[in-house]
Amino acid sequence: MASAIEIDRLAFAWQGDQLTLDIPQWTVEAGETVLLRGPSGSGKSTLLSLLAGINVAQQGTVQLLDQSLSDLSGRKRDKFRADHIGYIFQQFNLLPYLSALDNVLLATQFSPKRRQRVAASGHSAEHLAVEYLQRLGLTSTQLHQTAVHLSVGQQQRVAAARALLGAPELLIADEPTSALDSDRRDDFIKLLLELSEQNNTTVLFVTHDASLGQYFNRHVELSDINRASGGLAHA
Ligand SMILES: Nc1ncnc2c1ncn2[C@@H]1O[C@H](COP(=O)(O)OP(=O)(O)OP(=O)(O)O)[C@@H](O)[C@H]1O
Repeated sequence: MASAIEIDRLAFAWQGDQLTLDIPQWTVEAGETVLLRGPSGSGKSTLLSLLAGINVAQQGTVQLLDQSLSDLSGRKRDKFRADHIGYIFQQFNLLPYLSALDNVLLATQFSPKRRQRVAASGHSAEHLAVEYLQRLGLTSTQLHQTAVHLSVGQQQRVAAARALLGAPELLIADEPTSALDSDRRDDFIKLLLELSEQNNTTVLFVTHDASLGQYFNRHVELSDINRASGGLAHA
């Protein structure tokens, strides 16, 4: 099977010549679940922004599912992201005045590929969105509540359901559990991994909490793959 992520001689600086990332080589195989850990400021979100094609490295290549992101125009990278990557942002990025359900359905509105995969499942997007939200613990009433009226934990579940709808090949989660207590956090991660496995989705989960490593196939320290020395001392 193709690699989900393949990084080769990547260098990235936000400004000047102070590198935030200098990664000679890194691969995530399709189907793996990987926890990527590093202290605050070490460059985790920066790396995710390169993987998602939001920013582009000054040097080297980032290949996702055999596609080199720097070969695509900005618009094509946006389309590639919508089709192939489910992204749970630190702040969830929900539209505040849409309901939980409508926020989840946005995932298919911007991606014909995701609509096709939903259609191939034999269910409607709405049916799957409701199923995911309910499995993640939202009540029927909460499905129709606007995002602005949901708790942080509920918003996180909506963001997870949105990222997974339409079975993207890769799920990227940027520290989505920092607002939760440890029991709820562990339950959430187990569910996220269960839903990802059902969809054959590769998972890259970023955190500064090493205790979550037990749930993943592989635990990677950013400092082991990144030669740039940004960030604070290890937390
Ligand atoms: N948009 C930006 N413009 C300029 N510098 C930035 C930008 N985003 C991040 N940086 C810098 O890049 C470095 C890495 O930041 P990044 O957010 O990637 O770290 P992180 O490991 O995700 O941290 P945290 O765990 O706190 O989210 C920091 O020094 C930060 O100041």
